[in-house]
Amino acid sequence: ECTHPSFKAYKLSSSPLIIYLQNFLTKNERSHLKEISKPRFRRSVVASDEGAKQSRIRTSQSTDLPRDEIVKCIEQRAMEFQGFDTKESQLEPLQLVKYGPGEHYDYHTDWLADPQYTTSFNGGNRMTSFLVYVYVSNDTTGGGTGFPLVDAPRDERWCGFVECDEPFGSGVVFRPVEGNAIFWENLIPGTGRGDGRTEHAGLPVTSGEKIGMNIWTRQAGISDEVRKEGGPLDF
Ligand SMILES: O=C(O)CCC(=O)C(=O)O
Ligand SMILES: [Fe+2]
Repeated sequence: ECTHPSFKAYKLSSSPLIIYLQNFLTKNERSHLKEISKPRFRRSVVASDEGAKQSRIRTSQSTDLPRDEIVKCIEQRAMEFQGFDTKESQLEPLQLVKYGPGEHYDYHTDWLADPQYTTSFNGGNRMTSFLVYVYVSNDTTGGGTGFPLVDAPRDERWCGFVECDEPFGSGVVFRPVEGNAIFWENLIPGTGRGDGRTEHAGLPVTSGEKIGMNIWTRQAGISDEVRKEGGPLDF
């Protein structure tokens, strides 16, 4: 029942590892996610000393998802992409993020600097991220995903996926293309330390609507207690 689309993978950067995935979600999966998430969105939150809080840094709406068969199929795809040594228990609950006009997520890293969020109960830090474009309305402007510290690729075949009219040296801005995804490693290999070069932002949507999905994998399994409470984090 769970049949995977034949997505294509293009390496954009070796260090940090960034791989662009074309056609990672089917049309049917995209409309399903959009449908089941509709009544669930709430104002997004970010990490702070005192836990999750709303912030001008992140003005989108977020939600987790019920783990139905389609969601599990997407989880399985994200696991298999990372190879057989990454276990399902390392996966955080999938998270959707929705942006209307003017909404954005400022520059941040997905790895967490505060040790209270990277305990062994939480599975350590966030090892990998997928940012998947689930829905992008036809009238969307803005809403790219910017990695200012990553060198822009050169070949013009990238131009469907990244902005090619950015000034040289300003990093990479991925265009929001429905169904496609960015995969990257957050931690410096062999050290477990956060890689500052993975800093990125959800740039402001200037018109239209964008829905993204975060698929985050921890360094180790997330404890059942934490998972029972809905997973380690909602930011
Ligand atoms: O919406 C985007 O393009 C990026 C979102 C993001 O980086 C996040 O939610 O952690
Ligand atoms: Fe992020």
